[in-house]
Amino acid sequence: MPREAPWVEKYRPRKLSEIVNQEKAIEQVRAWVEAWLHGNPPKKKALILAGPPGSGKTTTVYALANEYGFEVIELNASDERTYTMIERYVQAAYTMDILGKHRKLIFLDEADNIEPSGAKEIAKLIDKAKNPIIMAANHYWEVPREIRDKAQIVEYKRLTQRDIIKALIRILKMEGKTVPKEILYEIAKRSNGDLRAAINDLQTVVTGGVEDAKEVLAYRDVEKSVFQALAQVFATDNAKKAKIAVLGVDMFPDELLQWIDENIPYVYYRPEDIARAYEALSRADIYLGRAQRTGAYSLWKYATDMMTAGVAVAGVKKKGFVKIYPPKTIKILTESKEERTLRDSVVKKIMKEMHMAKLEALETLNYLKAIFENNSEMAAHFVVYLDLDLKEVEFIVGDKEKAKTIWAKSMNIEKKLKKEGELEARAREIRKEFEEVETTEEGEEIEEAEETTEEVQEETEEEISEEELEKATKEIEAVGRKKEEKKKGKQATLFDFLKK
Ligand SMILES: Nc1ncnc2c1ncn2[C@@H]1O[C@H](COP(=O)(O)OP(=O)(O)OP(=O)(O)O)[C@@H](O)[C@H]1O
Repeated sequence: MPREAPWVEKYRPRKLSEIVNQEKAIEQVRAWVEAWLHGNPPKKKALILAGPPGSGKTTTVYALANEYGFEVIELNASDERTYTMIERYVQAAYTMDILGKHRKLIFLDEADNIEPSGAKEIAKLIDKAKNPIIMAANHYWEVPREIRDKAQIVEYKRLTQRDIIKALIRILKMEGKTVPKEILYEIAKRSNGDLRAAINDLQTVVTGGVEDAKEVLAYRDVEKSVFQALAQVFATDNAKKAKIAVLGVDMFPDELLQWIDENIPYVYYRPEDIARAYEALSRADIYLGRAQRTGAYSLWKYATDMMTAGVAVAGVKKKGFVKIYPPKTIKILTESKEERTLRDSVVKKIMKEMHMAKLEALETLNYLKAIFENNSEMAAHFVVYLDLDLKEVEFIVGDKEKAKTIWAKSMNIEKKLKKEGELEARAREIRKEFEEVETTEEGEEIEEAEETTEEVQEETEEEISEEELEKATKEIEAVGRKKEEKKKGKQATLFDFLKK
């Protein structure tokens, strides 16, 4: 199933004027960059955008580049290669400038993660810079002193709940969707001023079905730490940072492995990098298996290192914000509304027809899935037995073509059963009538009728053709009609007698 583009990217403002409630900051950034463009570099050649997550710092840099025609060279402070890269671009920027190409703007994210050992180097590079260097940090005071001294600070405010709600409503309008007011408020409250988190929640709620919004939000709350931790693992190329990122996650390593497994293809795009990441993951899996078999749980540490550090350094990652998806196996809540409704109705039918409790029924559903995928004959019998409709069959088997085959078979079974049922009912009626009407000479014919019914039933268990069924039905009906006439005849006599 193709996933929809993350709304945080889709609705990232392209113009500075679209950035909400950071007017003062934007004004300072504009003035600073215009000084560069007027051939008059500002005294402080670097800028530090400081403020809480999801308040618009990265957005500012890209909107700025868009409006003023810069090419952004984005570097991450936690990447050890950053220093050499900055050096290269600081030099290259000058050359490119002379050639009249796009000016380069160096964007250094997570400036509060710069190692003290590298800070001096970067400070020197700022002195030599021929092009703007913009840094972003959540905690201004954690940016190394040497760098702070060379940079102008621009403060970003934490967005208010009102700002967040306004931004969410704008997105809903563009998507043509609505969400109950109380859900919007709930999302805004939880976001704590982080518009990125709020937009992600909104997207989950809207695509997951509004009725379950509370549940979805609760779920996200529980899993919050794993979403955050994995975003960090996938944002860094630094082995140590990747390992540290998952320390606070309350999850067994095998479950964590599933999460990482699910997200690798969204983080890496080059096949060789994806392969390398999966290679690290499979080594982690080997350690986990060994720990499980031998009880040597100290191996968990190696497994976790492999799946975090090993995966983080596997190659070149996609640019921009990484959205983390829960693994499919534990993704019930992120299924579509329709899928959930179908699951519920199938489970209810299993509970009713097979007299099971919900948990048991859920387990049975898994068996049914296996049966439906592999044995359409048996599946068809279940369809009739549980009285499933075509949509439910499609949901169980997960394949439209297979569902059609099973459905066709189930219709045949249904037809046969209907005929059998009619025959049986008819035979029952006849039997009853004969019990009511005292008879001696008709006994044979009752037996005759019963035999015919039994024959038909026996045959039905084998294979019988439509014509044979038709013939047998007619026979029985004929016998029935005969009895009817006799019965009527007898009543008439009685009636006549009474009349007399
Ligand atoms: N002030 C804002 N106005 C409009 N949209 C915003 C604003 N702040 C954040 N956003 C939205 O939230 C998303 C994340 O914002 P952004 O990447 O700019 O955050 P940030 O401040 O750089 O956070 P971090 O420190 O976590 O990197 C953006 O895609 C954008 O859609």
